[in-house]
Amino acid sequence: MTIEPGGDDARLARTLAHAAGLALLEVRTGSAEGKELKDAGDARAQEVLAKLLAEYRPDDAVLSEEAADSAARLSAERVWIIDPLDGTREFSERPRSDWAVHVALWQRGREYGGRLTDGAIALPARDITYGTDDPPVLPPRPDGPIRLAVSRSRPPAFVTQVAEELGAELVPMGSAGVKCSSVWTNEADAYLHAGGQFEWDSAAPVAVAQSVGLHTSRIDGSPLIYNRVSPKLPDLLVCRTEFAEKILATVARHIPEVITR
Ligand SMILES: Nc1ncnc2c1ncn2[C@@H]1O[C@H](COP(=O)(O)O)[C@@H](OP(=O)(O)O)[C@H]1O
Ligand SMILES: [Mg+2]
Repeated sequence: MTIEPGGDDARLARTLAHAAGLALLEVRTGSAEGKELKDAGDARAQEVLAKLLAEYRPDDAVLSEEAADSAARLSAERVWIIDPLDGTREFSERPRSDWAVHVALWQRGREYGGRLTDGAIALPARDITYGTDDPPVLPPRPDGPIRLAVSRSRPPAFVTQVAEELGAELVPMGSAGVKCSSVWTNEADAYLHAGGQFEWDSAAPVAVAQSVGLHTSRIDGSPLIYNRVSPKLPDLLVCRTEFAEKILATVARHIPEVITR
């Protein structure tokens, strides 16, 4: 692996996500099962990402699902927001492939205004990495009802109702990164989630989705804001732009039931 120390952040995000993904595939070839396998995956991917970030971006802050949070990120100019293993449950259920590595960069500066600027999602079991360095191209969708990607293990209760009102089909799968990518791979038109999540679950998927030109927002239509004091970011909508208004209007009728800030 070659990384240019001063090189492009988007390319670095891709390289890091890919490297952690290879380490996770190796962990998965072992004999561990269940919780032991989940823990081994979380720890190994965190180790790989932390080491590479310390080596290539030593001055940057990091917010990771698998490391203690530090107040330093709140005044930092640059914060890497990482989920070393998203879809941990699916990772432990061989041979499922709906799990991912998320690497995103948030930048404060006047130029950026505090937003995600770069990101990559590795889907190691599918041998593919999506990144803002080479944004995926959104293909035309097939005719038919709206397809809503939702959590396979924790689908928000209101989503069934929303799907019914939209005449939509539910497409359950693991991992926020995999669900976002299902929009540009044309397996779904939207990813809708509520009821709990953290910044690391959605940062890299949202960065890549934005580079594709997709709609990204909270479910009340407000912007997704990262590097806040609390890393909780409990809901989101990522979708083809043509469906945003319709989905948001339908979801709005259910917001009092589901919103958690
Ligand atoms: N209600 C909830 N509260 C907290 N986190 C949630 C959640 N629903 C989903 N998530 C997190 O969002 C990610 C994608 O979930 P899902 O696969 O169910 O869609 C998972 O991350 P991890 O696998 O990194 O823990 C999961 O833990
Ligand atoms: Mg996650």
